[in-house]
Amino acid sequence: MSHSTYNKLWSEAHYELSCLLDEELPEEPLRPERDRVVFFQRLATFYVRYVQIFRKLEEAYDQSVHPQKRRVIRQVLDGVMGRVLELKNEMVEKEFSEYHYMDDIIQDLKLTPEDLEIPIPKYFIRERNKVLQDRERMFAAILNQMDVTEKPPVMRMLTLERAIKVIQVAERARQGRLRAKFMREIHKDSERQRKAEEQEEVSTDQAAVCIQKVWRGFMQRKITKRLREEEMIFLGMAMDPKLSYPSQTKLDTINNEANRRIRQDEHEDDYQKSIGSVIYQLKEVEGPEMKETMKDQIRQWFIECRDATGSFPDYPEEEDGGSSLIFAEKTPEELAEELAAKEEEDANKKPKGKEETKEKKKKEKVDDEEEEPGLKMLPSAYLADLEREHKTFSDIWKNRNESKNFSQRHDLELIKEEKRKEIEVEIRKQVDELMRQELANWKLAVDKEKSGKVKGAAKKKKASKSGKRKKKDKDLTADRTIVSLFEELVEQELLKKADNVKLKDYLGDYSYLGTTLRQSDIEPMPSLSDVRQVVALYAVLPLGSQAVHEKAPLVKTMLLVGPSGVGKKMLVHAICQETGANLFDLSPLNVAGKYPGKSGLQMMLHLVFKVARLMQPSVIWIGEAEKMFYKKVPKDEKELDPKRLKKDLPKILKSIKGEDCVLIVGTTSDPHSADLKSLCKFYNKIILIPRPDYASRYVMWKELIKKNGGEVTSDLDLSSLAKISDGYTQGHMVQVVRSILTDRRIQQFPKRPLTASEFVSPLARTDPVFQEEEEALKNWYAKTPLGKKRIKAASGKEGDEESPKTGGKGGKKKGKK
Ligand SMILES: Nc1ncnc2c1ncn2[C@@H]1O[C@H](COP(=O)(O)OP(=O)(O)OP(=O)(O)O)[C@@H](O)[C@H]1O
Repeated sequence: MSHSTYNKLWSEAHYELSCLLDEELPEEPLRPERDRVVFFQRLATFYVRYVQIFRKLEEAYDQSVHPQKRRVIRQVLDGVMGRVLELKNEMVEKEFSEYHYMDDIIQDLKLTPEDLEIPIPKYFIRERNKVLQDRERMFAAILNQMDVTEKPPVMRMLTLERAIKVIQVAERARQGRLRAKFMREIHKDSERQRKAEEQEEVSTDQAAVCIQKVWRGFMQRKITKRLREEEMIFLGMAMDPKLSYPSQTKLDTINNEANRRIRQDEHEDDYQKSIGSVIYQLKEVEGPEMKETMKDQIRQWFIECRDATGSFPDYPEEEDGGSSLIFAEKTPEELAEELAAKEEEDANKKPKGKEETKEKKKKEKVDDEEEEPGLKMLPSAYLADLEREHKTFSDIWKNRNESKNFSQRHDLELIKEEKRKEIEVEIRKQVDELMRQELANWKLAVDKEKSGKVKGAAKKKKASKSGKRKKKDKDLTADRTIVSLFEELVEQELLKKADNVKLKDYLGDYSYLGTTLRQSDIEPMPSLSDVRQVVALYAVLPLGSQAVHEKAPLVKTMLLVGPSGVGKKMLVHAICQETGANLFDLSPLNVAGKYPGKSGLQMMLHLVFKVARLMQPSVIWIGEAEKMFYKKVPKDEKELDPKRLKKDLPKILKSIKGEDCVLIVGTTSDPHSADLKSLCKFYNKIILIPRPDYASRYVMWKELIKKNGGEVTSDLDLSSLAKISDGYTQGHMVQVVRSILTDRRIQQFPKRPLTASEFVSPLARTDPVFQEEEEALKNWYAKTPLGKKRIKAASGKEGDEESPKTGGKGGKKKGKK
């Protein structure tokens, strides 16, 4: 596609954003909403609309080649991602559920379920390509070294009896095969003889009729089948086989997209070079003149001030903006007054501050009394930024004439404008230093005054503070390089290579009946597509973008709970692959016996978290998370000491801050054996993953069969297969498909297409997830903090139309009415 397509996409996104911002930040603040349903509907609509903008901006950012535009788009993109996360967080808090159903909204907005998918920005990986490649190389080298040094020769000892048995088995099999071969030949001989005898009795005509009958039947069946298939294609009930391969147009598009990405890099290089030359040019050509003009202006100001007030002014402090304060279009008197007022304010700061806070408190009290009951949106950390960025778009880019910029290269004038400001600030600092001195000299010479030395003292204070803070963190491995720490962790198998799976490989269809079920008071089970969205929101977006991680609601720990085989591990690996994160494995069984003792444990955690922070983003995976919080450690596991990390990990967790892109992900299929309170305290997000529903099973079977070399033909009744496999998890399905689709079976496909009945016996041999197990997991979830809140809200539904805090008041008012 062309440049204009992506420009259009960008403009559309901004148009939609401006509408949303108008609604989110109206001139008169919105009144609190009394109706919980209406409030949630508003939230969800905002969420869906922001997701649409997100999708557009992501595409525009991925494909635009103009370096300056890309920078602007990137800022808005990060802002929109953050706002999406904020809205999701708000929905969770208002609906007390991690999953939300929006089928009614997408219907209203005329969207499809695909439009609700959270896109994973490609820049997460693309812009860290070099780092990731280096890391890959490092991994390969360490693993190679380990292979060479570690592999001891495998020695298998055979006992005499066992050896005799092996030989006997082989010999008997050989004899059996030989005998079967003889028997087959004897059988074939007798058959041949019998046919020869029969043939003598048949006339040529009869033989011809017989052959014709078989042949015509065969031909007609073939034609009928073809006609039936054609009709199905015509009716749109079957896919044209030609369309199952990507069309040429699609291949061209993919090619084009890749080319555009290459061009992005070229334009970016060019842009960087131009920045260098512009800075040089500005400094060399405009810099000296700028300096002189500034000096003259400041001197002029000294004199004007002295004429007006009788004394030289105080030079504005660096923190206040230095001399730039002088040029903020004010008269000297005004400025002197301002400075005097400021001094006075400083002097009266303490008592005044107290008064102010008192006043504030009073105000708040009055507000509280007057405040209307109802639900209000939480304050946002992104809206102001989004508004500013939208303004930048409207002022600079929206109506820019680009008719001469066919190739979409950078705009030199814009670089100059931007850099001129930066250089001015730089030069101003130098000039301020000089002029401050000059002013002191003038004062000394004319007013006989000595200059103060307050500033230095203030600086010293600050420095001592930061020094104290630094002392607090003790680095146990200060003398080692990060590469050697990385090596050690790989050797100890605490740092692993993530499997090559992406989030889109986590198959699963949309849940189409969510809101309908909720309206009839049935709690729907989330679909796998909901799980995918939640993981993208809580894990992938914050880990992929530092800007989002710093300001969006922070998720430090996440627990994936679900029956065995629902893809919990797969999701952990997908998170790492999508964000290029390191995968640390702190599963109780993996750390057992490593780094023994208390100091060893401390060292291990120090190593893991140090490398995780320095090489962020990082995912710290804790498999079988229940073991860490066992109510009672089973006898056979006592030796492994599964509760080893229980005390120290929560402590270290506190030190993870917004700027550290580190996420702890636990997975468990047996949360009952853990102490609920401590488990819930440690994991601040608990995601329940259900077994797949019918729609997801349908998609899973289809894709799994194709992926393993099978073919889905009309002979394979996928719908029945999906129906009878109710209760089986994705793990079971993968096993079954692999057991059926052997090389031999794949070769037989042309003659014997795959049928659903073949799947029955392998499925019957495995145990599904029984209803009781699923119920037990649901009941367990109901005891978690969010689950409890939801039940509480549901039970007090009628009286809880307003927010829980103000519910009582609202109820009274209602009653009066
Ligand atoms: N939605 C899905 N789409 C495609 N494949 C899936 C999906 N979910 C799971 N799988 C596959 O199912 C298999 C089992 O998944 P995985 O090992 O991640 O499950 P698990 O929940 O971690 O199991 P356990 O609790 O036993 O450790 C894997 O091969 C994985 O690739």
